[in-house]
Amino acid sequence: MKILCIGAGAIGSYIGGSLQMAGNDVVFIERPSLISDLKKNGIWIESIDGKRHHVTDFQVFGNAEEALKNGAFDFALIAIKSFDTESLILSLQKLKEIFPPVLSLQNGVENEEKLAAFLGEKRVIPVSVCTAISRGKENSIKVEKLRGIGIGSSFPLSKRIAAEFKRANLKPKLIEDSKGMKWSKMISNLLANASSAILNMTPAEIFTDSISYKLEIRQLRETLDVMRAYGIQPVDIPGVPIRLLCFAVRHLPTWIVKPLLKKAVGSGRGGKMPSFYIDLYAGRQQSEVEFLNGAVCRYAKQKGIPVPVNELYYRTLMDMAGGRLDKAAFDHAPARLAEGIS
Ligand SMILES: NC(=O)C1=CN([C@@H]2O[C@H](COP(=O)(O)OP(=O)(O)OC[C@H]3O[C@@H](n4cnc5c(N)ncnc54)[C@H](OP(=O)(O)O)[C@@H]3O)[C@@H](O)[C@H]2O)C=CC1
Ligand SMILES: CC(C)(CO)C(=O)C(=O)O
Repeated sequence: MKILCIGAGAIGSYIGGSLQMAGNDVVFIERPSLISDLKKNGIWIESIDGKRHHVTDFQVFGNAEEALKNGAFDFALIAIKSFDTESLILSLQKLKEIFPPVLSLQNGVENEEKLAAFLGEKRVIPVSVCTAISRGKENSIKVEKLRGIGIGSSFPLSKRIAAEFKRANLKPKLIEDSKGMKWSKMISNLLANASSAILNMTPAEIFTDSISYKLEIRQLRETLDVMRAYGIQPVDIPGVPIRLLCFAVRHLPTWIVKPLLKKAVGSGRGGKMPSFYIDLYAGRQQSEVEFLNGAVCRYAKQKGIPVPVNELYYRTLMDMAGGRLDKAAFDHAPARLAEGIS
């Protein structure tokens, strides 16, 4: 198939690169500063068995207009962070009629809505990537934990895409309830993510400390309240038994839930620190917290549901990323952070 991949970071390199190696024709779009390097050195993928694969012979352009001059695509992969979605859509305005169907590989629950407002619902296929990928130097990426990829099943192209993903060893799973899938993936992303970045603690430390652990449980219960208000059901996603996890968080004593959460976090990210932590400590001034805890807050507000822990995490991490709050403010200080609950 002919595939356009927007973004050649961790996820674009992994999924676009794997599809290229499996015999598809993948064309990448990246920032101009990365193009000559990608052309010259290709992409290196370290698979879960430790083998290194070199992906070469692909085309890469600085914008979609140039890429589309080379003919039509079967579908496009959106492999950029959620804070870049709106500017991407703005840059595609002139191409609306000829743009192929898109798969949003992004975390968060609002990208599909934004893309659908632009391209129409039928041309936006929701995807949840549950495999964890880290990005190294010189266009190299590493599969930290191979879990698989959920693909919304109710689109004409879904089965064909799943077959191609399977040939590329990406472990696809067709999932009927794509809204439930995206929210369930978000639940797995929320675990020890904002807290780890704000407190400069590992997920293991977050779950060991009684105050930060209580905040984590409250964060999840608030999110489940919001999902319930919108009639969104938890769905099992590749490698994560989200339904059991949500049942346990809501109904079981917190000490019984702890090992379940620890396992979901530990086995989910492999050796990788949570993404908010990586972005904050890499000095990135934007954070996807705006589209994870921030999304919970926006949905909650519309229904008048209190979500104080999500608000605390969202507000604090946005301030840290934006340079308005020193990273040292809550370093290993869960009790101080908890005082900020409104
Ligand atoms: N890494 C992981 O394990 C997983 C990530 N995800 C999700 O996948 C999405 C992508 O994440 P990830 O791959 O880690 O992010 P990366 O930052 O590694 O890669 C994104 C790349 O896209 C580039 N980019 C941004 N905007 C554009 C644009 N308009 N055109 C072309 N290139 C662009 C970025 O450049 P620049 O940095 O200069 O902006 C960057 O090189 C996120 O939503 C993430 O949450 C989901 C599951 C697992
Ligand atoms: C690693 C994984 C799959 C954890 O949920 C992820 O989504 C991320 O790091 O962004």
